Amino acid sequence: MTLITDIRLRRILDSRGNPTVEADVVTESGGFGRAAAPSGASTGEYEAVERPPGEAIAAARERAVPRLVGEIYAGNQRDIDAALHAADGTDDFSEIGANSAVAISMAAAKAGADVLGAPLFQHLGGTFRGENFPIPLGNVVGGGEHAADATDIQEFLAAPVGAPSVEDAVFANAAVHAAVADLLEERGVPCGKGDEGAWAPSIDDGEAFEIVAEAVSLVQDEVGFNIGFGLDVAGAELYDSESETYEYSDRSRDTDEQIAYIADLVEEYDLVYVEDPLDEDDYDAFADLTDEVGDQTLICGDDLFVTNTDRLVEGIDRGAANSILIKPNQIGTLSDAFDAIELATENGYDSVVSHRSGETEDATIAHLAVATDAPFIKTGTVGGERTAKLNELIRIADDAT
Ligand SMILES: C=C(OP(=O)(O)O)C(=O)O
Ligand SMILES: [Mg+2]
Repeated sequence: MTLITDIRLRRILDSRGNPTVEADVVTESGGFGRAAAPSGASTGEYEAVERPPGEAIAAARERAVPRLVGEIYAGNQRDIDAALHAADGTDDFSEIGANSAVAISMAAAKAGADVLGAPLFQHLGGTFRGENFPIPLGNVVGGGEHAADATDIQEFLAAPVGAPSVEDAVFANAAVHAAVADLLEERGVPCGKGDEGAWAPSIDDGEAFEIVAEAVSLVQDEVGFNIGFGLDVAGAELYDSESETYEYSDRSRDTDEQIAYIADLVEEYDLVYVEDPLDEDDYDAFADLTDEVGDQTLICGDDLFVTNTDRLVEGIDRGAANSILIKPNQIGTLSDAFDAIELATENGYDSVVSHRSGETEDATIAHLAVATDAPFIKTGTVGGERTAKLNELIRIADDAT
């Protein structure tokens, strides 16, 4: 029934207006799945390779499609993903492109679910998955690689850790986003939005901390549950490997100063989440910071781990971080993303399933987070390509997918 009978690949637009790969997978009994690859801007050095979409599509048509069509069953995700690896033949999907690979991998999962008549999260997670829903981390102010002339720190995130439901959490993040806009207006700061829909004002990090802390506290009082505050520092983007310093607009920090700075921020703002506080090559510094504040907050590796189990094993061995960001396109297939989440969970690391700064309406990550019982999902706050995932989470909670 789930034998794959057709795969179509095309270029579509992503949220930045760039082309990306979309895949359609069809099965013998008419099952259908469609998925699109997202794309990063502050990409990790060790991510699987995204090829220009036209090239990725041509290579996948030549190398991957013949290994899948008429050969593999869409209900068997491991077989699909193994065939994608075999078709590519490299360690980093540099032949068919991680963008083609992830689009096919996700579309095949959806086709498999369609044949079974099950929602995607059920197909991926099975009947014994947990009952929990991920807490959405919502980017409300941002800069770095996602917006010019804004904050040095890439993302200031609302984290509604006390929300009684996923719906309450999603609306709380939107309320924080709106409160930030009011506070910016009161201060006479004009601003537009960055790539992920967060406000991108031309203010320094200190002022952003003040504003987001106030917005979080205002909304917390309104909704009556705890809303935490988190960051994606995107440390690798600030790090200058020649001078071995983190370069902020107003000063430089060496690694020890960066660790002390982040530890102070964790104290001062009671941060519940800090992603990539340090450079992607510096496991030791990650371990030092985790040692210092890892019992108070999540120290999450994004560029550090790139959803890669080899890098995660190294992190676990060295005590670097206590949480991992999961971006399926960083590693190229759903099976690889699942393996990273499983390894993380076995070792007490929290998984945070994440969008990319360049996105589409594809909502696969909402299903992935629910299927794997991931405690967090990071997928923005407003904007169609972000609300596609948030609204899908609300539908999943309402049994309406
Ligand atoms: C979502 C992120 O940005 P990008 O997709 O640009 O890597 C991130 O760094 O966590
Ligand atoms: Mg990140």
